[in-house]
Amino acid sequence: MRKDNKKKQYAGVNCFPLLCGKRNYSLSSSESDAVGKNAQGPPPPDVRMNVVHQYSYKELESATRGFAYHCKIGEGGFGPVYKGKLGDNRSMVAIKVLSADSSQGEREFLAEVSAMSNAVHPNLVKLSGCCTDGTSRALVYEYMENNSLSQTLFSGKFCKIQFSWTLRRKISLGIAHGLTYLHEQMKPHIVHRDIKPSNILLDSDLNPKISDFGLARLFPDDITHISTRVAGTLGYLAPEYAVHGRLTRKSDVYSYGVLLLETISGRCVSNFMMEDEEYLVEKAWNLYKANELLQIVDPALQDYPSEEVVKFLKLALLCLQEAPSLRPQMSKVVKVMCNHMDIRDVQISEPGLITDFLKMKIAGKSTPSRGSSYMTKSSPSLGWFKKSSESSQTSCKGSKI
Ligand SMILES: Nc1ncnc2c1ncn2[C@@H]1O[C@H](COP(=O)(O)OP(=O)(O)OP(=O)(O)O)[C@@H](O)[C@H]1O
Repeated sequence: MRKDNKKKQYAGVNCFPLLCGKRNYSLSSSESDAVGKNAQGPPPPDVRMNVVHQYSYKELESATRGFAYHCKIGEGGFGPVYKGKLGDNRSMVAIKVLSADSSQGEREFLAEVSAMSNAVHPNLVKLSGCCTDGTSRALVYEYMENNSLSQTLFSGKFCKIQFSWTLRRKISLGIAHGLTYLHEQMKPHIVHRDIKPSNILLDSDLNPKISDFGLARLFPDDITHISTRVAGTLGYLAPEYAVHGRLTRKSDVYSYGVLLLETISGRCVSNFMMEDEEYLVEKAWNLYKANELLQIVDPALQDYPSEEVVKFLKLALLCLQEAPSLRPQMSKVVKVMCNHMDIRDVQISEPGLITDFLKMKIAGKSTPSRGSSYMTKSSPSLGWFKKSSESSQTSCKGSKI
């Protein structure tokens, strides 16, 4: 962690004040993001002062025994993540340190702090504070004992968690609740932009919590879409967003559809790049047409209510439909899961697929060995992006663009 002795002075000494609303609006639609045609009117009026607890560099240093290697629990695009004990009650926290060579920067740091400081929900990981000491930047989160969904669900026999149908149902429903809160209950609404298994953390009771708000965008009520630089993780991006940069809440719904398929099948969407396998979304669609949807269910799942599992799989396909307007809102997903809405007679149209992504399957077969990388040309808005083959098969992190 970088250390600069010149400590910035913030109002409130130990707190980090953030102007939400207006300030957030400018974050979500800054110079690089052209607000969509349907965007009208001024920034949202609710300008609120948010206060996030600020930790000093020294506090974080002592909590992690000097950022010791044995305290490191992970590494993401933001930088390394450490486990530590903080505060008077020495509660366990996860400290995400912004590294100097991070692919994310000050903008993502602020996006994460401002999005998270406002959001309080049982299915969102809680931000305990941050550090803006000199040039050091860090985010402090409540610690999640059971790691991420990617590091548990996809780790096969190495995983001590028994992913029964009841647990998979609880996880799917919990994430749907968290997204409903972000999309429909928060003002301005939040589009997460990076819903995937490594961003779903599990607490001690295996409750799912959405994390990693570095790419989050805020949507005032009168804005239907934002045209923005494409960022996210390959395999989870809705086609209209990946190809045209057109971002709406339905982009998250698409990513959720992929995640739901993964949760039920126990397979990572990017597996097909390494193995001789059909693309998960395509496979689900083909099985649906053949009336054989249950064939996609994780073989490790022996005992399950087939009618409910088919309903969840159909729901995933509804979320994956090519036309964003046909994808359900997240509150509808919750209603269907809780039997408050019936989808038995609902027509499901073909899923949206990024054709260039599928072509990569062919390129991927002859190209990468572990640790190497290759470049592929996708849509104009995606441009040239680096596809690293380092995306581990056990953790299924995918490739961030
Ligand atoms: N609050 C937390 N509690 C426990 N472990 C965490 C917590 N936050 C992150 N981690 C661990 O750190 C790892 C890295 O997390 P991070 O969110 O920085 O990146 P990522 O989502 O894995 O990857 P990327 O940044 O490329 O999307 C996670 O996979 C998880 O194992």
